[in-house]
Amino acid sequence: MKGLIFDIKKYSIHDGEGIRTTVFFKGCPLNCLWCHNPESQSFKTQIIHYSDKCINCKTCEIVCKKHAIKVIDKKVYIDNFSCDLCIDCTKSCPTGALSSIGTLYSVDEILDEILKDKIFYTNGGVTISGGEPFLQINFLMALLKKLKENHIHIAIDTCGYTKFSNIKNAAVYADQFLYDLKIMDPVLHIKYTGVSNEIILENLEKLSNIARDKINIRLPIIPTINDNLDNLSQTANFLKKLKISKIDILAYHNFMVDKYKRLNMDFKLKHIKKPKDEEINSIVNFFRSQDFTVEVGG
Ligand SMILES: C[S@@+](CC[C@H](N)C(=O)[O-])C[C@H]1O[C@@H](n2cnc3c(N)ncnc32)[C@H](O)[C@@H]1O
Ligand code: SF4
Ligand code: SF4
Ligand code: SF4
Repeated sequence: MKGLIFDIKKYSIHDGEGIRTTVFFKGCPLNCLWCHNPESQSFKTQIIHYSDKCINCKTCEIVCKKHAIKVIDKKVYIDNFSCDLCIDCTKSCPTGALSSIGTLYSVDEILDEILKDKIFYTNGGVTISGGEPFLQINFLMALLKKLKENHIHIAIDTCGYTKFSNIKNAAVYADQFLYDLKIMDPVLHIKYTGVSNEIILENLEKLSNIARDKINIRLPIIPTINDNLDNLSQTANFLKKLKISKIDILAYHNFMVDKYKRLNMDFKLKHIKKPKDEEINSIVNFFRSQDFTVEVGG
């Protein structure tokens, strides 16, 4: 069994407690308009092009057996219908302007990578993120078991959109869930993420009944979309009802805009600016004043 992974990031300090290795699973059932990992959304290998590295040599065109790639003025056009993702073009590119995203790994291959850094895991561990880890449930479960056998602290970074039985099974091994709440209104949730939040909220309630202490809620703050008092109050009330107290506030950033261009994906939130520090502070105070334990980042 193999899993489709798009990155393994070492020495991360933003994906849970301590120093961590984060394994990014490819594929996601949501497509949040602000997603900073657009390369994670498709459950397929993808070709990315860095035009600043392209020398217009057209080697990629020559090696492509399917005649699926064209280069015009250092811009690459791929006919997705003809392309079979053989990645010959990326291997032949002399400058690294073309590269592929998404590699198949066995559990043992990932474990080997992770164990190289075990010495750093005294306060940290491994975070499984993505994309959505629960989309590759069999691979996820096999990896969790191996990590536990090796006494590694495990965090799962999830949007919660999966069958509850998957979350319940993972909770046997996971030490921490970094569980996102994006928007409380179901209609707006569909508008901005592509799916309803009904299952996400139901799953959080069920998880709180079996593993409340393992839950850290993550609230990405996206100006004009979910930073209004109505959404924040609904979030606070829901969490109080479930007796969940730990919240990480993630301020929206747009470092990923160029990635959308390179992947030929449309970025629809160009008009949105990152929130000011004062706004984030007032959101932190809003939750702290209601006895939540709040961190920024996390
Ligand atoms: C890329 S997601 C992967 C895990 C899972 N799919 C989820 O959404 O929780 C990891 C975290 O990044 C956050 N995130 C995504 N795009 C962001 C952005 N533009 N600015 C700040 N945080 C962002 C998400 O809210 C989530 O907490
Ligand atoms: S991945 Fe293969 S088929 Fe697709 S454009 Fe590159 S060489 Fe051609
Ligand atoms: S092989 Fe690489 S450098 Fe040459 S045209 Fe294709 S993308 Fe550009
Ligand atoms: S759920 Fe996570 S990975 Fe999926 S699109 Fe949203 S932010 Fe990106």
